[in-house]
Order: sequence, then C-alpha cells, then structure tokens
Amino acid sequence: MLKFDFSFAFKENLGTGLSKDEVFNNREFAKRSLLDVIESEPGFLRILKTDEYLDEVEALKDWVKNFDTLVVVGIGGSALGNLALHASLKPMNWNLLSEEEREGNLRVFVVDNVDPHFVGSVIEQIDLDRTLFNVISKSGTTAEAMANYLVVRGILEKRGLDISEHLIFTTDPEKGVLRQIAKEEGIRTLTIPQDVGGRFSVLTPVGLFSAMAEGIDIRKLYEGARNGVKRYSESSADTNPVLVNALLHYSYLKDGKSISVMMPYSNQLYLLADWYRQLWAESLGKKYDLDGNVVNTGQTPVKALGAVDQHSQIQLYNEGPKDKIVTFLKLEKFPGDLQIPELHSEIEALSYLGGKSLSELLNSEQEGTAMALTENGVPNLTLRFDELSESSVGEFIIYYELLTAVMGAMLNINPYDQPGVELGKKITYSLMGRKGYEAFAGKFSEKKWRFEL
Ligand SMILES: O=P(O)(O)OC[C@H]1O[C@](O)(CO)[C@@H](O)[C@@H]1O
Repeated sequence: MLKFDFSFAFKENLGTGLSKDEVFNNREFAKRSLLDVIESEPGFLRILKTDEYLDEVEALKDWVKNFDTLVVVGIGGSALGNLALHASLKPMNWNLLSEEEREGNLRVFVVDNVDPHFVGSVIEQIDLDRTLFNVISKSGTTAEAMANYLVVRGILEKRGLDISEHLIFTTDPEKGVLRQIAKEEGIRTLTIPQDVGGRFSVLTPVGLFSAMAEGIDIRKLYEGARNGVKRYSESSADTNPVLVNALLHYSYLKDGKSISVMMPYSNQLYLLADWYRQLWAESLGKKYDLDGNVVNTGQTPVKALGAVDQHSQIQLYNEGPKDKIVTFLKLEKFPGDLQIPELHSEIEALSYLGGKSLSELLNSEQEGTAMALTENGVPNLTLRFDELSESSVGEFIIYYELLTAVMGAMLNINPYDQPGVELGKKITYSLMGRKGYEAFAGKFSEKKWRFEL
C-alpha cells in the first residue's frame, strides 16, 4: 500500500501558505467531485471491472515467445505508460541482459520521437529477424507514430520479412488507418477501448502488452489498481489520500501555485513522473470550462530527480517565486543496495558516510530537502513506496488517474480531451504537404511575422 505524508503541506508547519481549515473548507466540494467521477464511470475505471484486456493480451503470450525484442512505436499516451512500467518494474540494465538472464522474456524499446539518430540507433541494436514491432496509436493519424511505422515497415519489407508476423497494431477497435490496414493484411491487433484516452490507457493493452512481453505480472498490476480503486473511492475527505491531495492541489492552484513539481528519489521512479507530466498537463490545461467560459486553467507539471536536481533546481524552489507545490516520491526498499566502505576514517568530510548505505543517504537527502522546503515555506508532500512491485505501481497509476479526474471535476473542465494539441498538428501536416491542410502554415510564412537573425 502506498503511504502519504502531508505534514509539510499546511501553514501550521510552513508558517505561510494555507491552513488545514482553509484547505478542508472545500471538503464537501471535493467529495462531490469524487462521487461524480465514480458515477460517470470513466473508461480508466471501467476497464478494471473486467479481465477482458488482460485476457486479450495473454492470448498472445505463446506467440510473443517467438521473439527476443519488442519495439513499441507510438508517442505521448501511446508510449509513456510503457516507458514508466519498464523503468519502474524491470532492472535498469534489462535490455543489456542475455536471453538466458531474461529467462526468455523480451527486451523492450520504445520509439516515440522522430529524431533520426535515436530511431536509427534503436534499429541498430536489434536483430530484425527476432523483433516484433507494436505500433500503438489510438487515432492512427499521429504523424510521429505513423512516420516511424512507415520507417519500420520499409526496413522489414526490404529484409523480406513477413509483415504480418513482425507487426502488431494497438488501436481503436473500429476506426483509423491502422485498423483498416490490419484487416486488409491480416495483421494482429490489440484494442484501445474507445472510452479510454491515450494518457489514461496504460492499463489497457497499450501498456499491458509490452509489460507482459518483458515478464511483468500484469494481473498483479491490476490487483494493485483494483485495490487502489477501493481505497481511493472512500468518501472521507480526512482519510482518503486522493481527496486530501485534490484539496491541496486545487486550493494551492487557486492561491497562485501554478507549478506542480514531482520529484522522485529513485531513478526507477523517474519515468513515472514523466507519465504523470502528460496526465496532469493535457488533462487539466484547458482554455474553456464546462460552461464555455474562457478560464485558461491548469497547473504546469515539472519533473525533477532526487538527489541529482538538488544540485540544479532546489536553489530556485527554496528561494525563487513561491509558485510551486512539490510532491516527493520515495522508495523505502531498493531492489539492491550498496554499502559505503569505511575508508578515510581520519577525514571528517568522508568518515561520516562510511558504514551507511547509498539508499540511506538518498532517503536522508529526500527528508532533508522536504524539511528545507518547509523552512522556506514551500508546501510539499511525500508519497512512499515500500518497494517497487506490480501492485504498488498499479496502485500509483490509479491514484494519479483518479486524482487528475477529481481535479478536473473541481476545476469544472473536461479532463479527457486535448483540443489545444490540434492546431500544431494541423500546421505540421501543412508543412509536410498533407492534402487539405495547405492553409494552416501559410500565414506564418509571411514576412511581417518573421524576426530572424
Ligand atoms: O495514440 P495517438 O492517437 O497516436 O495519440 C498520441 C498522443 O497524441 C495526443 O493526442 C496529443 O499529444 C495525446 O493525447 C496522445 O496520447
């Protein structure tokens, strides 16, 4: 079970900011918002009521064993969940291990960006004959995912490999070009349910397939998420960590804290902060509220890595603008630890470290940073994992999905759409010569718009 420490989030300890009374003033509003979310049964909650998606993915278990490597091709919500599961639940050197060391489980690479050097370097590391490519796109129109699909397909064709054996598509059950191509060519498919948006889709086949392929127990992931739903659906605002956190983030946002920092003190947890960044940004960053008023709301998610970013960001967080609320992610038990040898006992600047472990140092740094922020009046909270396991990561995912949806309800916006991404996509189509989109970039090529040196 995840543990939450909200001690340093209130005026009582900060000496500034919002008091418990001020924050909990909105408790009825938060409770109603949570109830509304649960009653509306968004797709990310509905999927946990069935084993349908687990079964769909597990039906491919034997076929997957034909391969040594899985390459996920997708971007945003079609990539970040895969990366987060891979980083948090597999050893950091997983893709460097031999097949025996991996006990037949697959290496997993995620190709999201269209940086040619990045894509090329992944291709160089794989044995095409033993590689399966999972092209993930809900819409089937995202330029980056489609371009990388074409690149990969081109390479497979050139090599004379059987396309329908080396490709699988994860996409909308009915719509889109990937569905169409799959039907025509007999390519296997997995479903992205229509009621689940990309950034909420990690517990659909989007995230489950690569997780299963690399040996993650996807049923345990569901178990953690399902237990999380029970725990976080509870309606007491004083004991439900979703409600406390929603109240905190909502109240501090209204109070001018426009930045939400997530700072894991663990390299393995770092990509969970990346996943959270898309979830918080695309869900809550909205121009209009549900009544059509222009609100331009949202809270900018920032990720930082402890202890590394203590030496890069903390000066700003402590002494810069008071516009942040910070969430630390802390890991109690690391998969492995290193003892610091007792050397140089005569040098005081080194001797105090001897005999301690690296995890002890890292976690002391987290506590020290939390206390320093508190001294400086920066509200912060700590979310603690006892250890990294499928069930704790599953719980974390549902915790943040629910928190985001409740925040959306409190802000009276739609957390499930992303209209603000569309214009940039259309201008890109225009720049790339896509038919029907000619006009979108034209305007900005006029001389009066330019200031180039
Ligand atoms: O799965 P798709 O449709 O390719 O979309 C990828 C990503 O692009 C967006 O639509 C816009 O960034 C995200 O919401 C989504 O996760």
